[in-house]
Amino acid sequence: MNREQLAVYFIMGSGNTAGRDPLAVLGSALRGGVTCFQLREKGPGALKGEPLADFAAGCRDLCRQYGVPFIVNDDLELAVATGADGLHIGQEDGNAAEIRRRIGNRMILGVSAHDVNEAAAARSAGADYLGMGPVYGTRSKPDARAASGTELITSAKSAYPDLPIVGIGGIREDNAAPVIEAGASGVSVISAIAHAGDPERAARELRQAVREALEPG
Ligand SMILES: C=C1C=NC(C(F)(F)F)=NC1=N
Ligand SMILES: [Mg+2]
Repeated sequence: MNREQLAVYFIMGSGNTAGRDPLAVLGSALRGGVTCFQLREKGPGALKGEPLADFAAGCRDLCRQYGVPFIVNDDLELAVATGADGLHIGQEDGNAAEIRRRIGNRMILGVSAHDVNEAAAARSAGADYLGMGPVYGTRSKPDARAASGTELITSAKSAYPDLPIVGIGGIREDNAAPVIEAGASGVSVISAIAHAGDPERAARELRQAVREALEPG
């Protein structure tokens, strides 16, 4: 995975789209230029079994049409069964080194990290990128920790400049720049795109904000 693919990392589950058809929202986000997509199916109405497998295949096919990496959150079996490009795990989703051994080097492995120690462990386990946050307050993750700002990103970036970081948590077009300025290669969002009236436009504007922050002047 090259770090440019982390620029605008859209994350969504079937329950995040304010009642709209999730595949239609994903298609709009892809048309708007998101550079990576993660299927994160969580919460009370989460799809399971065959409906989830069908939804995941639909997401995978859309991402392939746009040449965008398709990442599955948490669920290694679903990621492998769907032929996903990668898997994203949190600290509670198993041992990263063990998971890297199980998926091999052909799949992208993303790991959530909340401090430099977790960043070090993820790096030695062979993570391709770190997800760090929540940078700002978020409503998408009920059990999220307190907003940490961008300090963690700055400290992880200075400790491990070779390990790409994507910021997460309450990020929108109007507060994305500080995340990039802190050293992240990109920003990940759920609501900013999935809840937008026009997800395609929201994706396009977010991509422009990130592009300007990555190449100021
Ligand atoms: C909890 C999460 C933290 N970070 C990320 C990502 F943005 F992909 F790195 N995804 C998650 N699901
Ligand atoms: Mg998890």
